[in-house]
Amino acid sequence: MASTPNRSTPPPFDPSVPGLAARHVAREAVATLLGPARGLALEDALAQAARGARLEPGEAALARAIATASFRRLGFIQAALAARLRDGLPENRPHLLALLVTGAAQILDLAVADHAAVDLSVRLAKADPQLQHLAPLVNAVLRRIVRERDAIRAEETDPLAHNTPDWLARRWRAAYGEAAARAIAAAHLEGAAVDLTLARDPEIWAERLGGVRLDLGSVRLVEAREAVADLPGYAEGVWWVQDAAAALPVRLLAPESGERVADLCAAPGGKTAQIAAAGAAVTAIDRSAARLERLGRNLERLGLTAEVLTTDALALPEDTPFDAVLLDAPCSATGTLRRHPDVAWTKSETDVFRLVGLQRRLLDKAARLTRPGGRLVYCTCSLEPEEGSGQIADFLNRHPDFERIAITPDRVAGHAELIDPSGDLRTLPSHLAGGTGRAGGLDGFFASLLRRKD
Ligand SMILES: C[S@@+](CC[C@H](N)C(=O)[O-])C[C@H]1O[C@@H](n2cnc3c(N)ncnc32)[C@H](O)[C@@H]1O
Repeated sequence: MASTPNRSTPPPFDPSVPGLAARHVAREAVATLLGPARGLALEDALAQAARGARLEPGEAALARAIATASFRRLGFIQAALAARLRDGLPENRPHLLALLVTGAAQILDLAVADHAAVDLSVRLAKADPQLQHLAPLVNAVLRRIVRERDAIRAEETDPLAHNTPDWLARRWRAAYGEAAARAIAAAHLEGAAVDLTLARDPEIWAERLGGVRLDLGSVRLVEAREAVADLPGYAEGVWWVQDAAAALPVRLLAPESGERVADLCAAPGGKTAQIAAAGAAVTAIDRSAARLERLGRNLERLGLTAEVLTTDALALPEDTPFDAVLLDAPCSATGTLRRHPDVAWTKSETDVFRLVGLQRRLLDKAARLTRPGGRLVYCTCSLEPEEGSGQIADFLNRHPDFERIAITPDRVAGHAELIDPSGDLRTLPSHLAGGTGRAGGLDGFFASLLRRKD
């Protein structure tokens, strides 16, 4: 099939057809990420595609669900399509590929009616001047996926081979071994529950919200169906959404009332809120004004305060060092694939190497901002060793004035499996697998607790 020229405007669709707008937005967002704009996050691609589409909240949620399901099983879905297309997958035609992938994702993975998945995909093809001649092909392939669904699902036996890009599968095998790499890939297919951090009365609110109190401290909402903003306690500022693993770095930093704490990469503020809720005087720094606006709104809802600085953390003055410093560094985010499966397909090893350099400079800066005797926690939501244990090994070589405080199991509710051999926190998506499906799992976080010698 010939490639199509880049589009400057999205193809038209009829907004009066129920369900079509959600499919249009999902298809546009997936096409954007499969096309030249690979570096974009799915959230941003969805927001971009939804501009002008006037989606109701339910339609926006459906668009997100379709796009997320498309990336969660992208390798497997593409293989299933390729086996049913005479000429294989369309090359250099992201809109056609995205139409087929989003259609197949609905049929294989989502509880939507088959006829809606097929017919609305065909409608989108017909409305698109560049694809209308291929509408019969879209119809035939998606109907075949419906007919052969059970057989196709039975072929998905190896998530590491099917749904993990080679560069990540290779790295995880090397870092964690074959069995753990397989468990990580399998956990990604389960998705993630909504975890909450509570400012007060976790037992009472866990019950009121119908959630489970995790021994790590968070409350897990396994069955959350409505928008989080409609749940009890949101408006009152009792809790905020934060993966149970993401809440651990601040628990390790253990900020105390009256301490001066710097949160160097703070937005949108989940960890800032924890530090402020502990009674510490927190300075929240981030170079993104837009993300800091979200931090401001979040803190306001929670009734918490912080000094907020919009600046590059590398440019901060070093004259008044802090009692404790948190560096939640920008990273490849490969620990968050349960929620953001697009990351696996839009990032590359080059991103990892580029970020390692920035993390190193931020860590050196964080060290200079920590007072003698003070604590420094470095963390990332990455599974890549260079962004975690490798970064800390290099740091300790460069900084003999710092020492690691090894994390003991009692700091993580007895979960010794969350601690690596050096004494750092190393959570995996396959951890906490006691529950089935969304009841288990954690984001993949690394955290090291360091102390500046007196
Ligand atoms: C992993 S996110 C932080 C998440 C946040 N700590 C939380 O818990 O909600 C990384 C943040 O680092 C910020 N960032 C990246 N480079 C920075 C720099 N040089 N100085 C300050 N902030 C930076 C990004 O804007 C982004 O908001």
